Amino acid sequence: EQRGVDELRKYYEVYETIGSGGFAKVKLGRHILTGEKVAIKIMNKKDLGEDLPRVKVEIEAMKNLSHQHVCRLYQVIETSTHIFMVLEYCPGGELFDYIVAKDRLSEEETRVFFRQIASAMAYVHSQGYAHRDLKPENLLIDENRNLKLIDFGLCAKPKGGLSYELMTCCGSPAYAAPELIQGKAYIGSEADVWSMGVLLFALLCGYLPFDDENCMALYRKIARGRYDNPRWLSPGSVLLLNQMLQVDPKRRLSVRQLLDHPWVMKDYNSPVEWYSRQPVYTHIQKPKYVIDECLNIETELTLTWRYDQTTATYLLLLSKKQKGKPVRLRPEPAVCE
Ligand SMILES: O=C(Nc1ccc2c(c1)CCNCC2)c1ccc(-c2cn[nH]c2)cc1OCc1ccccc1
Repeated sequence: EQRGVDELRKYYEVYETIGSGGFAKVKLGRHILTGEKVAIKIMNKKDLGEDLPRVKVEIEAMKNLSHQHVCRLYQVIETSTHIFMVLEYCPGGELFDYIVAKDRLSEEETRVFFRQIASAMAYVHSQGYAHRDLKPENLLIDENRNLKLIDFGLCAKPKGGLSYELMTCCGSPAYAAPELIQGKAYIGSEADVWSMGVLLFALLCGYLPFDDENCMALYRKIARGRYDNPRWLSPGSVLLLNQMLQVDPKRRLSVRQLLDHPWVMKDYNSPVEWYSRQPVYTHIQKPKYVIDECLNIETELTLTWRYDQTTATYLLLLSKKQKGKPVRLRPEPAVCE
């Protein structure tokens, strides 16, 4: 790990570990050049074992996803023993813990979050990916209380496009669609809509629509698709949940239909904006790229994103600029020509 940490310390101050999940630990960090805070996910390849391909899938997916509600990957450092992912800082932690802390959310607060989830999912699907593991643990809250989607380790990008059927049964059972747990061929985007329905129920109710400590009993409940609506749900919420938690995927709402659904539009009177607000220049055009009067990053036409220090510096500067912070590199440049 030391060689990787030495490489890391060239560009980042590395602070305390803030979380350690299955096969990764997350440390806080700060990008020295820009002063921006980051999260650093550290994985030991030995501990990953057969999960290593899943990390590669996640890294490749995140390199292609750039959206205001998808957690941003800035840099990847790989040594013979470890993989380090430098990620967008989300100090609000997991949506899961937020719901637990508040027991359940009001319809109004749920709507704010749900519109962001719909925005993220519409974008992810538009890029040809199905997430397949949507749950409150995989939605983080950033410093402006915006949701950021994480964990693309189980995502799929069918060769023939999202209309192609998938076979792998994966994700967390409680959020998994009936067709997925029954081992049928399924459409990734349709299964994601079911998971969004379970997530919407969890936000509004504070517990899961289908739950049982016995796995087979849980599967039966999901396949049957019956659940009780608690009395505090509005008729609009009950209807939307019913349209998303349809056992027959062909009767289920699509993400597109969600974007201007009456329940989603209530109080906003406008459909969900799902386009990315972060332009991704896969191949930066030739002319000079001025981020700020003091900084020109000369780019070649064939610059490809290596997710190295240059990528991280560029993306973190862009993020600072978008937050309206002064864009300066440290140490302060002596003079700006
Ligand atoms: O920035 C991240 N987390 C994070 C940062 C600061 C703080 C907290 C949390 C909450 C705990 N109190 C200290 C404040 C953060 C960013 C990206 C990813 C990430 C992106 N793909 N995969 C993982 C994971 C992250 O974390 C996981 C976590 C750690 C402790 C608890 C809750 C969540």
